[in-house]
Amino acid sequence: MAEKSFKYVIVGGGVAAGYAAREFAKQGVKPGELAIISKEAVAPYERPALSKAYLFPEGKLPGFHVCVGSGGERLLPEWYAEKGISLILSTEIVKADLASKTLVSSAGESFKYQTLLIATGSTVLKLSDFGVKGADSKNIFYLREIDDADQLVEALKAKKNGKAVIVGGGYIGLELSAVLRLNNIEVNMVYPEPWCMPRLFTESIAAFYEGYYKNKGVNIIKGTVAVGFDTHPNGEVKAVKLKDGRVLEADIVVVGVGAIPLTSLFEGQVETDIRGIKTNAFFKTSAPDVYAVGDVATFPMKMYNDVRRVEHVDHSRKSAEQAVKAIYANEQGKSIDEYDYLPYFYSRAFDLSWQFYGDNKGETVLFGDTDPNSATHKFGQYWIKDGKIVGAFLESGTPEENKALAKVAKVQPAATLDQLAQEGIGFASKI
Ligand SMILES: NC(=O)c1ccc[n+]([C@@H]2O[C@H](COP(=O)([O-])OP(=O)(O)OC[C@H]3O[C@@H](n4cnc5c(N)ncnc54)[C@H](O)[C@@H]3O)[C@@H](O)[C@H]2O)c1
Repeated sequence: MAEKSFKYVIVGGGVAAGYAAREFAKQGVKPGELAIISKEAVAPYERPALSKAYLFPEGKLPGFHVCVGSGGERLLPEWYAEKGISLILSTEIVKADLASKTLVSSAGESFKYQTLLIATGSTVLKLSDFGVKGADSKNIFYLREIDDADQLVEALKAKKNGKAVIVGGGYIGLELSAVLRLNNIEVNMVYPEPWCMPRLFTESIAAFYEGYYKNKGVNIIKGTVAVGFDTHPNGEVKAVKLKDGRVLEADIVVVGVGAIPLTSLFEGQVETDIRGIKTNAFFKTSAPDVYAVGDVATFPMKMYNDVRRVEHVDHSRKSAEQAVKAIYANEQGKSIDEYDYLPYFYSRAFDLSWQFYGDNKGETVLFGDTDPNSATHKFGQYWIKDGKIVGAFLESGTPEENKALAKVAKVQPAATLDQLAQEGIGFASKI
């Protein structure tokens, strides 16, 4: 089969690929030089909406476009065509040979590159990965790609006023429980930990969200896991069996039990670290002319003198931009600043919205109103290490307060509570 050759190839077609393409265009990529190879059938798009406003069959998300960017700068397929960037869609790369700089697709096509950007992202963990049998029934949903969201929307239309079991208490669990509840679905949410989102929330923060969700009619079942299913004769799940013996009726099951980075194509060919592809502060891997960004990349977190891997859209965008800048700087014999990333995570559910900057390590100081029954729902938390604030969380912040939050968590130099009070940074005074 014919071989295609490009100066630059991005493998993977998620958010990182889209923002990398945008940066390539800014740096002056010439027509014909760049290709994105993606197994998805559509151009890179913003995933965050998929677990939120996209999931209303009545169309509560007017103006959603399958693209990255927004407003005047939408990277729709015609944008790639105008720039002469090849979007090679519905194409799965099944073999990568970094020594000969060749990628091979499942259809046997070969792609040669001079410089490769790995943006393969993550894939969801399935209940079958935990040894649960029958976890591939057609009314069990996972959410990663737009096709998954479309299937869930169809199920919401078909199972109006039905019952759902949400398995998992992380991002997907919390966002999907809210969306399904707002779709008038009866929701049971099940997770093994003593409180939700334990990788970020402290028990106090989680207590607010659990109380709030309960008030909205979400039934939370903690400390247990799904171990099996009862099914209808047509193979659809009718109930979820829990380890503690309970059986929960379900028309829809949504599973959000984590994700794993897609690194296997490159196994043995690049150095790895904490389950990702090891990169430096410019997202360069150990292989010649190969960069890796987004969920798959581990990178030195200068701020914390540590190595991290981050599964969040903000880092996908920023790491992609950094890598492309580094590729051009390298070609031009120039240097650029090291990646100096302040972790940023956010989520929205019901009429709540939180933001978090920094690191959730150290002593905690909670402020504001954490009573889920009160009218304000405005509270926050600092994480303090060696007397300095290293992490800052805020629920229901105004745009100005959210901006101040980033400033609080910037640890070089980190602020102390006294300094914040002196600078008059709003919510510090509420402690
Ligand atoms: N707002 C956001 O940033 C956002 C929104 C949606 C998805 N995402 C990303 O999507 C990916 C997947 O999200 P996720 O929610 O699946 O992962 P997650 O890591 O946020 O949460 C996984 C959760 O799975 C649960 N779990 C683990 N084993 C289980 C088991 N055997 N049975 C039941 N529950 C179990 C736990 O409650 C755990 O908290 C992540 O990378 C996440 O960062 C991010």
